[in-house]
Amino acid sequence: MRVTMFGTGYVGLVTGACLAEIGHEVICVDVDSNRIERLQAGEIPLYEPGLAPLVRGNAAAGRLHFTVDPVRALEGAEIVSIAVGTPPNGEGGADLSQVLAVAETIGTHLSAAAIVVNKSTVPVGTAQRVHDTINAVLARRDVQLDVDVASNPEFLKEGAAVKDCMHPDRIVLGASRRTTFDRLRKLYAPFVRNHDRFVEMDVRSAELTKYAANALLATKISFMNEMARIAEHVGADIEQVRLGIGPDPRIGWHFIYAGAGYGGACFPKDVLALAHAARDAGVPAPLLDAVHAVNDRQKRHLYTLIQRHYGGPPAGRTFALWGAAFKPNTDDVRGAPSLTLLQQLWDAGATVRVYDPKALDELRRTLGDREDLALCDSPAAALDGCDALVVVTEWREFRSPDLELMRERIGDRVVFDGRNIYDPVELEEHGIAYYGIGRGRSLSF
Ligand SMILES: NC(=O)C1=CN([C@@H]2O[C@H](COP(=O)(O)OP(=O)(O)OC[C@H]3O[C@@H](n4cnc5c(N)ncnc54)[C@H](O)[C@@H]3O)[C@@H](O)[C@H]2O)C=CC1
Ligand SMILES: O=C(O)[C@H]1O[C@H](OP(=O)(O)OP(=O)(O)OC[C@H]2O[C@@H](n3ccc(=O)[nH]c3=O)[C@H](O)[C@@H]2O)[C@H](O)[C@@H](O)[C@@H]1O
Repeated sequence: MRVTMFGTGYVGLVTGACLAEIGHEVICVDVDSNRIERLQAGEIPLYEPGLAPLVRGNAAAGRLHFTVDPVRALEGAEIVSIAVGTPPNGEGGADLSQVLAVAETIGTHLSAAAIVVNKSTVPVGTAQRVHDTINAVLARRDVQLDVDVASNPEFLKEGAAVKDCMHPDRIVLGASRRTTFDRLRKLYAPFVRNHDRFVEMDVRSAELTKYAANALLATKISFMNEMARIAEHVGADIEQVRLGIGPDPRIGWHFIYAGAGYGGACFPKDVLALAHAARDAGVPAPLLDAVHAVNDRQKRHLYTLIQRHYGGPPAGRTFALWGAAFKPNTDDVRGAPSLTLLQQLWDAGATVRVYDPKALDELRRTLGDREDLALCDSPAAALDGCDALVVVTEWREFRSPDLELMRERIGDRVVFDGRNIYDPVELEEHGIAYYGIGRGRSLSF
């Protein structure tokens, strides 16, 4: 099929490349001309495992194209996908300006019937607004085209986006016409050859499904972070609690890791947007508000532990930070707990030396060059001249550290483990003080 993909971010670029890989002809369009030029030159503007060979291979095979020209992008389009940003609008709601701008563009340049599929995370009713916008522009052009607008929320995770797209655990389709369901099933069929993973529903339910999924996952994390707080204060270890509850299939092993708080471009904004939409509809959402508030506090918790250890603000000290990305296997620092901690350390008058395998460029782009920030090219280099180590992201390469080296290099011999990847006893046996999240057994409060 001939697919037009609006947006070449994590969702648009990955989905576009995966659709090309299964044989569709895909043209990706973005308003960011620099990004498109880089893609045309075979440069991948974001880090995602497996993405670079997929993009380059399909571009070379002539199935994947990039353009800033919407006229070219929409020529002959059978499926038009929308995968542009829906950032917070300042009041907690979703800013739909990018989505509605795409709808205007589609209405302006579409020349034949097509199915428009929204993949961006949007409040209930947005597909209808997209439809209304396209129809209004078509009417202004005095053109009549059969355009159906469907919802197809995306559930991929950064760091595993290609795998998630190629092997989805479900594909949610929200539409009102049988023909639209059938076309979309055909589009995605090669991803789900062995199992029928399609879930068909009405458009509004599909839109809400996306928020429900993210909000439930965020709720699990905030719940565990709250348990971790309790564990810290009653002398229990959240890691042992996790092992004790995970085997119950009603609870499950996923998303029960306490840590430095959830970050990223999605959970924080989506929990807020859903709560905002609920309030707009006259429905109080105290649980969602609490999930957000717990996370907000959790992002500041590492600093609380640091202050507790030093008996006050750590002015004049130097911290090594291992990890800046909001999670491993991505270069994305949007909403990352590392950003909150960096600001707190700087406000206290501390200096920071950061190492991250993939996210240093994004960190520099986000924060600019500063005297109190050193970007280091290895975990050991970050430890040079530091007083304490803080682990913020659980990259694999941090998991088996040389404890002797740690003891020698970390001036105050203290580690703050924001992802609970170390064994407190082992560190303490090496003469290193250990603070984790919810690890009350290794702390006395
Ligand atoms: N990042 C993720 O892992 C996931 C994101 N989502 C949702 O998907 C949507 C997109 O997210 P990301 O890919 O992370 O966004 P992103 O911010 O990485 O990329 C969005 C892209 O859209 C482009 N764009 C903006 N306006 C445009 C226009 N009028 N025409 C063409 N391109 C335009 C931007 O220049 C940018 O390159 C959001 O609603 C997000 O909540 C859903 C599932 C996973
Ligand atoms: O809508 C989206 O954008 C996506 O949001 C999340 O994906 P993502 O944000 O890429 O990453 P996650 O693996 O969900 O992690 C989010 C945050 O939660 C934190 N987390 C995750 C799991 C856990 O047990 N504990 C925990 O603190 C991670 O460190 C990270 O900061 C969802 O997992 C995807 O299904 C969804 O499509």
